[in-house]
Amino acid sequence: RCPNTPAVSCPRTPWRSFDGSCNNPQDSTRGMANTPLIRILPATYADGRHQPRRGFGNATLPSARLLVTTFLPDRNAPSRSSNIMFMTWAQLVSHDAARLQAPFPRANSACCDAEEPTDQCSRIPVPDDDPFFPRFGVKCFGVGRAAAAPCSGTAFEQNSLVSHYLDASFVYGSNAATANRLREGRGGRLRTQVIMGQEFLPRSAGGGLDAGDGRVTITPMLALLQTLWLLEHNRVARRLSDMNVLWDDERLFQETRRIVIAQWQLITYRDFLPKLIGAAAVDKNGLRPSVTSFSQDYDPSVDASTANDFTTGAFRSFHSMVANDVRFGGGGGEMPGRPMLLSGVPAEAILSPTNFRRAALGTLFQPRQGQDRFIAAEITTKMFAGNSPFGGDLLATDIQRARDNGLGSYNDYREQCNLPRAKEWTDFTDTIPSQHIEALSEHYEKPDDVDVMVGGLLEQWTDSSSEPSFTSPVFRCLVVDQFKRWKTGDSFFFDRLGQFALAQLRTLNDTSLARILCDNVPGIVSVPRDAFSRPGAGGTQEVRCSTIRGINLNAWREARRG
Ligand code: HEM
Ligand SMILES: [Ca+2]
Repeated sequence: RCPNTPAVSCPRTPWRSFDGSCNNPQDSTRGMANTPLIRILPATYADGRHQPRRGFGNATLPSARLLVTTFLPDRNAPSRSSNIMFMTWAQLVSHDAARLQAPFPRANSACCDAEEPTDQCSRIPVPDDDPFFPRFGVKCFGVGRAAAAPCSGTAFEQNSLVSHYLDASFVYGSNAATANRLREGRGGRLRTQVIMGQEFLPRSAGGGLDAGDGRVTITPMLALLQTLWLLEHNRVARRLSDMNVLWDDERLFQETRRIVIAQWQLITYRDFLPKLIGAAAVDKNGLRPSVTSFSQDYDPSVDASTANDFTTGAFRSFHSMVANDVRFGGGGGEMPGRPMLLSGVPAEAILSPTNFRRAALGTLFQPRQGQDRFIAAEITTKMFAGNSPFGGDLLATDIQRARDNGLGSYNDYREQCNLPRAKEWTDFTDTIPSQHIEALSEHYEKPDDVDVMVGGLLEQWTDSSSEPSFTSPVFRCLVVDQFKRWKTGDSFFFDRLGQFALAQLRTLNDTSLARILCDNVPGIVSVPRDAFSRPGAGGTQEVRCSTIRGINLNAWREARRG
């Protein structure tokens, strides 16, 4: 544990804490909000303390923006069957597990003036011949660095502001104060606002939408998915309340929360993960949730904390799944409407029953982009542009953030992931096509210098079982490591003995994202059976809601608990 984190005293309750404390029997603050991200590889700060990573012989690394324009162009290369819902689910997983302190929203321009990086600032130079930004007079992006403090030796560590566990903290918040603000205080429910007879996320003090995670309104798609979980919570709470009239608000809330977290974990491991890394990798690493008997894989020595290498390195590579043009409607027989991405409409546009349904259809029927080196210009030129003709470059930020947080280089992660360390440029040919290797050697001094985001996204490989654009070997290995620790290091993971009765566990397996959509989206009558796929085009079938099974909540009738 970080020596800066004092132990907390743990109350005797059967429920998860909100901040993730008291999950591990030996270490009360492991995975807790406001504790450091752990590291798979040791930090690589240039000065061993906090200066961003530099190249061989202390060389300046290439501008992160130059790397984006050179290696990560925009090209429409959609996934064959996987949809925008899948992309948004991945984003929600990332929001459950980590949030750096301060880098969001857009960094301040004052950071551009400082030549040398400080503890607060670094900068990304924009080359004069950049194809987009010079016409707006942009010469540099200032990057506000993530708050950090020394924990292990002298190297700085970054905190996560949210609980590290996959515990739906984006619904309930990462501390008791947030949970209390979000709770209605009656019937175990969460607060809502009602618009045209439909419940939505409540208004926040600042006039936006309130949820367990502050990033809720980044896009309408994300606000949609956040709303869906809020509605599912209240739906389950009402059913439990009808069946168990003696349960008080706290009991109803916590039992419902446990069911909702179970659904979230179950769909993530059973349905989402095989699509992200391939069913073979899921099986090989024992990542299937156990649904007919209790799992035995909990290990208190495993640290489930989110790794910096994962959230700042590997998982951001899925920014590649973002598509430029996602629209309301555009499926299920509804004409495409207004755009849903950054330079489109604000998230609050989902706040009517019709728009809510159209946002759901939009995410279900439109394809996500592949995980490859092609990145939507919407996020490399117009990040948070609003009404301005230009915005930020998310991928340049990702590359810079990895250096700022002291992540290893691509070569370091190759070695970590059982690929040979490249000594010569040509040693990259096992994963990277040769034309890219040549370009890499023109921009970087040494193979050791290549950024993990750049090297990882340039990887190409063949995997007959999967889509052409599929998680690369190095990123996949880091994703597997994290999902394994989130499961085997979480003493409250839903498939463990003690979380549910066996009958409850078995009926939980009848949950699906398709059913949750059917139960909560106003006016929806049919959905893709596999809600992470587009119907047709090699994807899933569109089916009527009446044909989709759901959880039998009768298993939670008090008398039935053994
Ligand atoms: C839909 C459009 C998306 C937008 C606008 C967006 C935007 C952002 C922004 C602004 C940041 C903070 C960047 C920084 O300053 O360091 C971020 C971080 C991140 N994003 Fe996205 N993102 C999107 C989709 C996704 C998706 C699909 C994933 C899938 C895994 C994802 C995963 C992450 C991760 C892991 C982080 C790091 C979180 C942390 O450690 O604080 N994002 N994103
Ligand atoms: Ca969490």
